[in-house]
Amino acid sequence: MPMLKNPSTKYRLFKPVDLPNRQWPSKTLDSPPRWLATDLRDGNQSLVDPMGSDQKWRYFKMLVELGYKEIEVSFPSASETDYEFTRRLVDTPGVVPHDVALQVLSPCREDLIKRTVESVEGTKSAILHLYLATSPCFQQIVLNHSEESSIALAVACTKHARSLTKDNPSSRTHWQYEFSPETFSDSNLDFVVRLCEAVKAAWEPSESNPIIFNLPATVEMSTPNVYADQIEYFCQHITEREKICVSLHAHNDRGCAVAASELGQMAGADRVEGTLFGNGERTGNVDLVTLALNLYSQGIHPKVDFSDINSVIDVVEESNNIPINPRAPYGGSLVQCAFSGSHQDAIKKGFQARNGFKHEDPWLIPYLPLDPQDIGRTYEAVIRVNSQSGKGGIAWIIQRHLELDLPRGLQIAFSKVVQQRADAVGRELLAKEIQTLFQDTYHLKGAPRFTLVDYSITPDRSAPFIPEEGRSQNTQNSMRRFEGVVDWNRKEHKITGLGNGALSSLANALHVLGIDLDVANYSEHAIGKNKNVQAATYIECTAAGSKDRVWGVGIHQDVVQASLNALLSAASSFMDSRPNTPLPVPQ
Ligand SMILES: CC(=O)SCCNC(=O)CCNC(=O)[C@H](O)C(C)(C)COP(=O)(O)OP(=O)(O)OC[C@H]1O[C@@H](n2cnc3c(N)ncnc32)[C@H](O)[C@@H]1OP(=O)(O)O
Ligand SMILES: CC(C)C(=O)C(=O)O
Ligand SMILES: [Mg+2]
Repeated sequence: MPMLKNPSTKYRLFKPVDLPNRQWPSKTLDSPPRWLATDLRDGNQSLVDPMGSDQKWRYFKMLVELGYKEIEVSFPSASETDYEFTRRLVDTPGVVPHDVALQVLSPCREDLIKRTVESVEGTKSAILHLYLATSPCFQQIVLNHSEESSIALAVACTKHARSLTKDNPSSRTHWQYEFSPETFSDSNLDFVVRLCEAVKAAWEPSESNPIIFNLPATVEMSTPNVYADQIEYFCQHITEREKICVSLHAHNDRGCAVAASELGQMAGADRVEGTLFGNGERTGNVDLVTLALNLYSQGIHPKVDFSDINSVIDVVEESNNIPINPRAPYGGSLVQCAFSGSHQDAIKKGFQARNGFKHEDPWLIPYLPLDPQDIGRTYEAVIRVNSQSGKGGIAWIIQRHLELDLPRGLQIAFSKVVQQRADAVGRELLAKEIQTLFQDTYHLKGAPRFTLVDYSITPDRSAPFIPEEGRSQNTQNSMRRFEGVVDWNRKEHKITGLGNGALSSLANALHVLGIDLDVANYSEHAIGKNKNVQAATYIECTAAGSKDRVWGVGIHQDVVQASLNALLSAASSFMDSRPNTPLPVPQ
């Protein structure tokens, strides 16, 4: 067995921020941020096979439909594909809505900034985005920069960008400027503030057109509270805060990008950059779907629309060629579905308690923080059955698919049947299989079963009437005579019996076939509506002289025949339990 090595010399503990009077822990999120979708840039740059122009085109249109107003569409100096795609967006009339800004990214290199500006010139509204790493690690190892040379480069590139954009009299575009001190989360905060002050002075933002300072956790370095401290520190120390939009850009190296982005907003950020389902370098960018639906499920409209999440998933999976994890928050295929018995029981009770509620009534369903219908999913797959499931979940499936509201005792009895089958096959049982199992077990469709071919029930005043306990007496106080023909295994049997009601007269008639059942439990309800209404009847019987109990289910338009069918279903189950007993021939 390999031993995990002692990490204490190789890795360092992240130094917390000295912010004794931090305010963010007592803040709450009550409105959505400005969103920036960077799927087509940060997401795209991390793919094995980056998207082609047509894939990007489709993705862009989807982002627009979802409601994103700021979309980072490319890294135009990276490739012809990115440059041409950006020009295609700009040059195709009507594809970029008037309220959508195209964002493009460039490093602090004058030649690349020029090409980046050219790629997007002419669009109505653009955000030019430059980045330069500010952490000691990057300055020393990657860029060979000092703090002062970094500031000088950032300022020079900002001035160059300005001359090509907002100071360019021939430009037809409304320009915004975004600057990212890349590796912010690992940088000296006072240095970042100093550098951003210099960039701000070079750009000269206004309140109506603020500069965007995007403060990335390029690599997630610490617990999310530390990132929030870093953001609050920046917001406190940068001057002219009203001319600044503070933006977050969290990567997910420690798996906390969502938390970091939420705490970062509490700490004062106005804007969040991320990708759908968190695609991006290494473990990805922050997941915009989760952030949006976290707000939505707290009653705050995120101003982006995931009401048809499955279509979004289709496009994202096809474009990225990476499947969405089945456990991904909200979007994963398994996240609105319960397999285990106690979860299913609670969800079923939750839906029962919600009966009669309107769609917009307060949502209170155990284990489901979001109504699946709000993201375009149905309730059908909320409960799925395998060997971990219980009676509640199974009853839910029967109720939803066959409209049968099983009494508790039948739920228990049938769940044992399902359990045995699930154990035997060693996998999930599909809803269709459970329906078929139910119909077979209670003889609703398949043979062998008793079938009522013909019958009549008539009063028989010649016999003494014995009222049954707990049953209403019929008005004439007379016994009932059942005369009929039942079919078993394609053989017809004429039978006759007496009882004080339809059921007991049939039960009595069955004695002649060696079937001696007493009705121990009876319940019924209507299924369907108006002319198509049917009666569903459930009967639990005890077999004379034994502890065996059998259940029967009968469905018919006629309520009496439904109950007779239920008794014959129970009789069929009784025969199943004695497979080698031939029926006696009635005299
Ligand atoms: C955290 C992020 O996501 S940042 C965005 C990252 N995205 C991308 O890199 C995707 C697109 N990139 C590319 O196509 C290419 O890397 C290009 C076009 C930008 C540059 O390509 P090349 O000229 O071949 O350079 P290469 O990629 O090898 O190396 C980067 C160079 O830029 C420098 N550099 C890195 N970041 C920056 C920056 N923000 N500003 C200025 N220079 C930078 C590096 O120090 C290195 O310089 P060196 O060659 O003097 O050592
Ligand atoms: C370019 C910057 C914003 C980036 O993607 C990062 O730092 O992760
Ligand atoms: Mg990034």
